[in-house]
Amino acid sequence: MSRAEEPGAALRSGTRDLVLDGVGHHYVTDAGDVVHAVAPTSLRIPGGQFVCVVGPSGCGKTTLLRVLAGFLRPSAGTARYGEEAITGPSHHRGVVFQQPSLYPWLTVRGNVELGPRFRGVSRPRRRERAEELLGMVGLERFGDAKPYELSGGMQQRAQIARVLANQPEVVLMDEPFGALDALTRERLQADLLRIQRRRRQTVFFITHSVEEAVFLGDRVLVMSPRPGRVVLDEPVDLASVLGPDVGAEMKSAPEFIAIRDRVAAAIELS
Ligand SMILES: Nc1ncnc2c1ncn2[C@@H]1O[C@H](COP(=O)(O)OP(=O)(O)OP(=O)(O)O)[C@@H](O)[C@H]1O
Repeated sequence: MSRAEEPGAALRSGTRDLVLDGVGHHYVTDAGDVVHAVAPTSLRIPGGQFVCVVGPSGCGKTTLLRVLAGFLRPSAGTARYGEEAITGPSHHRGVVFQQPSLYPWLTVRGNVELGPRFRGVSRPRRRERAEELLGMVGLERFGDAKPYELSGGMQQRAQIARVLANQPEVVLMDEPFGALDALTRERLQADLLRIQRRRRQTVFFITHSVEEAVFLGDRVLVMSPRPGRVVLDEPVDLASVLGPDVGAEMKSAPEFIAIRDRVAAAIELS
């Protein structure tokens, strides 16, 4: 039995820490200019933690995400997943982009099944997993639809299901809800929290919304303008204050507002 087919594998969580050890990066443009994107940064993200990253446009958030994904070798320092140096992409680390990247010629179910299919997961097993995930993101009735038949929010849900079908231990999300209307965004935030609480993946989530960061994160990192460095590392433990089942109503709690204002002030001052 392959690892992907172990019983209970669907509930496997992010157990290893993500580590940045002095990671910095500069780009060299086609014109030969050097752009210092990220100042040397050291950070440890414990397995299972939901970390949100906010900061001004161009401060290097996506650069850090690309390093963690293994898409980009940093010009300084090392990134590790547990003891393993990150030197390239891995199915342990799934990436969700702002714009859904679905194959238009496949059905929604076909898109969700694709990763497991390439990794040799048996047809019944991958079908079962796809159905479970489509149910989890509220698309159980749309498995046979083509991506273009779905709304933007539904496509983003399908993308999340497609990434989760690979059972990543880490999910790297680059403004995944940035292009969605407010209502859809709130629904997807709630969906994502529910899924992450169940599966306990490690999540690295970039957003421009301070409110979204404080709502979703166990921890919020604020980055300074370029070259980006972490200027605030704010723990968020509202569940212990407001109760584990608190939903969107937490956004009007004084404890939530206090953290939100602290994060917003750090962005202003940075
Ligand atoms: N391939 C590249 N070549 C040159 N410069 C780049 C390249 N990619 C990014 N940059 C520059 O590096 C800096 C950091 O970019 P990055 O995309 O990491 O920022 P960001 O914080 O994610 O921005 P945003 O919030 O606007 O998405 C920016 O000034 C950007 O212009």
